Amino acid sequence: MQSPADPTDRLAHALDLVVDPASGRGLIAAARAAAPRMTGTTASVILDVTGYSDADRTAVEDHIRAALLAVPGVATVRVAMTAEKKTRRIIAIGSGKGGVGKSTLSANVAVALARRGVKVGLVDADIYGPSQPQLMHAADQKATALDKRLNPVPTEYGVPMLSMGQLVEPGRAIAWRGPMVGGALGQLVDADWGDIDVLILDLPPGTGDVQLSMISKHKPAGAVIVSTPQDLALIDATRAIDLFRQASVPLIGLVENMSGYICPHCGEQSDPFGRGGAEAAAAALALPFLGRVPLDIAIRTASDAGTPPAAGDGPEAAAFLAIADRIADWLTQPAALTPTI
Ligand SMILES: Nc1ncnc2c1ncn2[C@@H]1O[C@H](COP(=O)(O)OP(=O)(O)OP(=O)(O)O)[C@@H](O)[C@H]1O
Repeated sequence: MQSPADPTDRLAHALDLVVDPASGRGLIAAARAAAPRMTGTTASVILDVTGYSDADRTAVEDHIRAALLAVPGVATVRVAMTAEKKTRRIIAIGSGKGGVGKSTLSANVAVALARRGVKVGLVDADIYGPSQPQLMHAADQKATALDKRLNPVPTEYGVPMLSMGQLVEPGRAIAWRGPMVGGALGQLVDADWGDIDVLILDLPPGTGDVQLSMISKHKPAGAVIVSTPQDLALIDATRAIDLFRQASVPLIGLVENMSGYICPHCGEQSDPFGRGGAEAAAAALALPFLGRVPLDIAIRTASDAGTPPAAGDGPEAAAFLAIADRIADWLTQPAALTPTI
């Protein structure tokens, strides 16, 4: 095709030969490039980089420079970038104590939200005992960085993730002090998450200073508390609820994990940790009850194998999918619309 005579049209023509990685169309056709202008021998253009990853942004800018420098009469190129502020929301998943299934719930809620079409990422903030790489079958993948910004690791479940487990050698003890932990978490949260809308943050267990400073600094849009049904665990869960209330983080609700044991041999249900305790506690604390997950050996074995039950169609998936539905509904409510990162 012949190049247009008008210098502005020539620039537009050259820009439309550069492909927008988001839509696969030319930059002008995709409405990414606007106001191409020639001032003397300088070509300038405004580029909308909303939703681009850092790598895409750099690549497109390089292509624009090359394309415009090839236009006769152009000696220098100026690219002004604009982007809509991304309203990415963090949902923190916490528990008053360890071992109640917080990491299992975080992984499965993230996978279930992705199945619903939510653009979701997962951050393993359990700096001292990261388990998400194993749960998400990404233990052998290391995180990379571009310009000192981390790139999330893709997973086969459509949920990009970052965990300290992907930054340090497996099995190496992480003996960090508080400020270093805060810095590390900041790098995970402020990574190049591209067009991700929701970040699920798997918090470390407990309600100490580390958790409080994480929550204050990263301002989750909402929090989910996990507890097992017995009284002692519920007392700890109440502490976690207080922690979020102190930090003015809206509580999405309470999940009861390990409620009702289904015997793999006879199918009979029993309640080793009791049942219904978390639902009653949620009612007493005026919190929504988001659902219960049974104590099921299939959940443990699938989790250990790096195949989150929520990714499958077995009966174990149903509980997680139902809880994710409640969280997705919450995300559409006005209380969920602030704050953002
Ligand atoms: N509903 C369940 N049924 C069977 N096993 C479960 C269930 N939930 C969690 N588990 C198992 O319990 C163990 C602890 O779960 P998980 O690591 O998710 O807890 P956590 O609260 O994140 O613990 P930590 O304090 O170590 O971070 C894991 O082996 C997990 O597979």
